[in-house]
Amino acid sequence: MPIVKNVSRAVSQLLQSSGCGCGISIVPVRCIGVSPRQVASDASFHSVSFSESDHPRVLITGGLGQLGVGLAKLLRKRFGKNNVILSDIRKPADHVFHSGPFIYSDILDYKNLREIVVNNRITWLFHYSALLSAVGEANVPLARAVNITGLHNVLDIAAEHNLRLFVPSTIGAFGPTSPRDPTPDLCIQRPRTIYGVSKVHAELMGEYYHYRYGLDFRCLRYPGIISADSQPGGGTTDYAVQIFHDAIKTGKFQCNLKPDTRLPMMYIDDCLKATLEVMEAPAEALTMRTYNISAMSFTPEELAQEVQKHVPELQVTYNVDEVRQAIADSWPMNFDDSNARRDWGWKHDYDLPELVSTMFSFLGSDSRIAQAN
Ligand SMILES: NC(=O)C1=CN([C@@H]2O[C@H](COP(=O)(O)OP(=O)(O)OC[C@H]3O[C@@H](n4cnc5c(N)ncnc54)[C@H](O)[C@@H]3O)[C@@H](O)[C@H]2O)C=CC1
Ligand SMILES: CC(=O)[C@H](N)C(=O)O
Repeated sequence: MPIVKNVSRAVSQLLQSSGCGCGISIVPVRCIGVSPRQVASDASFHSVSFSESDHPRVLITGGLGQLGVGLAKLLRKRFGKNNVILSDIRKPADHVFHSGPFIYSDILDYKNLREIVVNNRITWLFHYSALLSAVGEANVPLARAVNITGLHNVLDIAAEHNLRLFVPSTIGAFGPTSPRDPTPDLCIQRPRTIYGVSKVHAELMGEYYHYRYGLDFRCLRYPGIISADSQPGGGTTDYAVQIFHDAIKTGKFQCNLKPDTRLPMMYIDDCLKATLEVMEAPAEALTMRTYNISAMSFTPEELAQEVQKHVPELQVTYNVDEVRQAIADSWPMNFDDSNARRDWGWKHDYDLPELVSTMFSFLGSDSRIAQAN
């Protein structure tokens, strides 16, 4: 990145010579209640960095959604229970509350978020808070606030306190003018949802903070994630989780996407494994800061056929939700993740048959059949 480095150096020299009162640091620091601005910062104020401690001290925002509890479990196994703090604005279930540190944190409350980072000497932040694609379209002002203003808060705090920051992006960061089969890392991104727009913004802002302020920003574009023990939060790919629950409970599933709608999908264990791997990858291995990751792609019809191998009596009908269908029709069908595979050795473990059998072994496919007999 010689051009970018030269630009950063030039901006740095300009700030130093302009007498603008910015001091020598170009780390963005906010005064509470005042607009973001450039002020001097003293590196000795920063939290202990990862290299100075045995383990990172981790904060997960929006941690009570589909992915956060599983991520906390994985990270606690690796870094110790008390080094990983889950946070959200919702009340945690008893088993989550008792499984490790939990704290209330609204990412729109900048001061509170900053206090949490400082008081707990956080070094790694996983920013999971978001409104997903379908719920985002139902409440655009809230999605804009949480997904964009919330990200700004997180970026400033991460840059100020020298954090390693992970922000997930999504297949939803692409749109109808992107190549869809396959979709490479670098191509046209003109999504048509507030969710997608906010995620492209997150990718660009994170990369900008990386080149401009040296923020250690890392980002993966997740496919639709499928999990057994956590519910999806209102996305377009949610059908691929619901089908398992309905197959077991009622033997009937009504799909809200057309049978031939092909989307990239991934089992949660692969998603969380990739997240930890990219965070642990040496900086010099990362030729980019935002990577596609991929495992499989399927249509509702193909998923239903695989599910019927376990629950042969499953009946599937289609009642298309126009909003979700329009979103799905603008998203990638297949994801090209060759850069992730080359740079930091990404490799998925679950294809469709393993995904389906693993879901049923978690959910207990025999229970419905046993009840019926
Ligand atoms: N689950 C999936 O299929 C995919 C998820 N992702 C991304 O991964 C991340 C996590 O996804 P999920 O767990 O599925 O999302 P989710 O919708 O299940 O959970 C999001 C969480 O954010 C919290 N939240 C909302 N407003 C908040 C606020 N003001 N302050 C703090 N927390 C707030 C919610 O209470 C919720 O627990 C998101 O950024 C999402 O965009 C990306 C692609 C696919
Ligand atoms: C793929 C995603 O980002 C999410 N599951 C959604 O459908 O909105």
